Formats: sequence, C-alpha cells, structure tokens
Amino acid sequence: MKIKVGIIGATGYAGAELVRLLSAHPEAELVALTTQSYGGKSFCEVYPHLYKYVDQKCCELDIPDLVGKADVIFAALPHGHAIPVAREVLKQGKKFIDLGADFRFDRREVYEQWYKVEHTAPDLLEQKVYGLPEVYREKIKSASLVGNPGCYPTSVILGLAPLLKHGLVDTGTVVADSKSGVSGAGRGLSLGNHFCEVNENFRAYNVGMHRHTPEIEQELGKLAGEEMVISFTPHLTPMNRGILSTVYAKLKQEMTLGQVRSIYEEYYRSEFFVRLLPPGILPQTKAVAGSNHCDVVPVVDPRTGRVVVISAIDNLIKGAAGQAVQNMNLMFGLPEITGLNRPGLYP
Ligand SMILES: NC(=O)C1=CN([C@@H]2O[C@H](COP(=O)(O)OP(=O)(O)OC[C@H]3O[C@@H](n4cnc5c(N)ncnc54)[C@H](OP(=O)(O)O)[C@@H]3O)[C@@H](O)[C@H]2O)C=CC1
Ligand SMILES: CC(=O)N[C@@H](CCC(=O)OP(=O)(O)O)C(=O)O
Repeated sequence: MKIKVGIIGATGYAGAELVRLLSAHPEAELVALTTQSYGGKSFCEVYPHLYKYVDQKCCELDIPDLVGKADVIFAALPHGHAIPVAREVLKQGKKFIDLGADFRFDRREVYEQWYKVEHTAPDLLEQKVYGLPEVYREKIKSASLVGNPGCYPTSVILGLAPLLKHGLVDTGTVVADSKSGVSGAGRGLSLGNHFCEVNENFRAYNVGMHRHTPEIEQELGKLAGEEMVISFTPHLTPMNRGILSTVYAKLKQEMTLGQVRSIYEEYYRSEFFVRLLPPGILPQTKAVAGSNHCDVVPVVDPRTGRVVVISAIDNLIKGAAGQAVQNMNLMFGLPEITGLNRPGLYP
C-alpha cells in the first residue's frame, strides 16, 4: 500500500516541487493538492511541465476531508497558516510536515518576535522535531510533526556542523554570507522580485534582521552546546534557484586543511545527500540544481586562523521539498533516498 499524501499550498513554488518529486516517488500516491486561487483547475494548467505526470485537479483546503484521505500532509503555506491544520492532523493520528517556519523554533517567544504573529499552539512546539535528517535522523523516524528547516539555515548549518560538534569553532566569530535565487521568495508578486528589479542586479537585504538568523542561531547553538549569536547577511541574485553560502569562523586552535577535512569526512561519511567535494572543486549552485544534495567544502586560511566553508543547495529541493520528502521517507521507515536519488541538472 502506497503512502497517501496531501499537499497544502501545492500551487506555490515549494508545493509544486513536492508535487513533482512525489509524483515520481515509488511509494507515494498524491491524494489532494490544495490551493488558494486555482480551485477546480487541473494542476497541469498551473504547472504545464507536469502534463502527463500529474492528472489531479487543484482543490480548496477542506481540513476534515484532507485529513480523512491522507496518511501524511505537507504544508507549503505562508507562516502562521500551518498551525491550525497541524493541530487537526495530529488529533486524527496522521503525520504533518511543515515547510514553513511555524514548527522550527523551540521557543514560542523567538518565533513571535521574528515572525510578528502569535503562536497559537505552543504545546506542539514541544513535540515537533527540527527536520534536518543529518542532525536529527533518529528523532525524525518516530516524529509525527516535523518542522522542515529554512533554506538558508540548511546551507549554513550543514556547512558548520562538523566543526561545531567537535568544539573547534570560536562561537562568537561566525559570519554567514548567503546568496539566493529569486524562487526563494515564492511565486507571489512583489516589487523587489519582479524582472527589472532582479535581472542584472545583485543586492543584500534584511541585513542584521533576517528571520532565518534566530533559526540558524538555535541550531548552531545546540550543536556547539552553548548559546550563539551570528552575523547573517542574505543576498538576492539574478538566478531562478540555488543558494550559495560562505561561512567564516575563527578556529579555536591552529589546524591544517587536512585536519579540518578529515573531520568533515568522518561526519559526513555515511551521508548520501551531503557531499564533501574533493580538493580543487568548490560548491556551485548549478551542480546541485534539481537535486537534494548539499555540497560542502571547508578551506583553512592560515593567515587569519579562520575557516571559510562554502556550501551550495537548491533552495527548493534540499532547502524545502526534497528535504521534506527525505523526512517523509524516515517517518515511514523507507530508505532515505527513495524518490530522491538523482543528481542535479547541468548546465
Ligand atoms: N521558496 C523557497 O525556496 C522556500 C520556501 N519555504 C517555505 O515554504 C512555504 C511556501 O513557500 P513558497 O512555495 O515559496 O510560497 P508561494 O508563495 O510560492 O506559495 C504559497 C502557497 O500557499 C498558498 N496559500 C497562500 N495563502 C494561503 C491561505 N491563506 N490559505 C491557503 N493557501 C494559501 C498559495 O496558493 P495560490 O497558489 O493559490 O496563491 C500557494 O499555493 C513558506 O512558508 C516558505 O517560507 C521554505 C524553504 C524554501
Ligand atoms: C530570496 C528570498 O526572498 N528568500 C526568502 C527565504 C525565506 C523563507 O523561505 O522563509 P521562511 O521559510 O522562514 O518563511 C526570504 O529571504 O524571505
């Protein structure tokens, strides 16, 4: 019997990637694709690249109907909207994976401060698991509620995790500089994201105040075993998809590149999706576009005593839909790479 899957917000960019991945997943069956604006339309009218692969119609959200039909529900909604749905899904004993920010934080006050909405189900924050399999695999296997990580946090956390876990980083010195493609902002129209504003342009935004900062701090702090504050600067680049993060940190002790690389090799040895690239190859967004990989390379700068880690992901795949499917696989006892074992698209 296949896993019956419902997707809320299926007509957004992250939702449509879920539809594409799950329509080719050997153990999943799509049973409901919800939308706000396209109720009754065929999904392929909205996303014609899936013509002949997906034959469902979009429907408006009807929570009892959806929960009745599906074994697992993914939400790819603006933040705040997943909370009431999660409550109902869990009450009926089904599983819930939220691609937004509603179930990423351990402390409700942090979410409310940065997202400017009240968290109406703080009790659920206690039972949620942060959906980064490379860090929380065992907990995800038995979770009913997963808060899928943000796209920038995925690239930064995977970039620094091995060194933090070994206590090798001076935790007050971390700077993360990330560049994202425009699909990271979703499909909805906005002034900052239309063609003339983005094309042939490159700019920083939300400097010192981006909402992913506290999420990155929460997770890096847990790896380090102490509270952390970091500097995080996101940038918008004129490409459709991809995130390249450059993370700088002072090492607590002098280390050679060989020593640092051996720590990454050991930490990621059995990970399929995180690829420590060989010396001489640096991560780039094109090499991970369309795949669930996170490519990582640490470099040691002996002049400054800093490590510089470069990481690349596809914001819509390892940064959203792919990671969510990886979590679903774990939650249903499937091999983690089911439906995801394909390389990126190049060029
Ligand atoms: N884009 C990315 O790279 C990433 C996104 N995320 C998160 O995933 C979530 C979705 O993002 P994204 O796909 O980019 O956003 P989009 O704006 O592209 O899609 C949002 C989806 O939610 C639907 N929707 C909006 N408001 C409501 C509502 N009130 N009730 C029901 N449905 C609604 C929209 O319907 P309609 O299509 O009809 O307008 C659409 O299907 C967000 O929380 C985002 O932060 C996380 C990581 C990466
Ligand atoms: C390029 C771009 O605009 N990216 C988005 C990514 C944020 C996102 O997806 O945020 P949540 O998942 O936390 O809601 C942004 O910076 O707001």
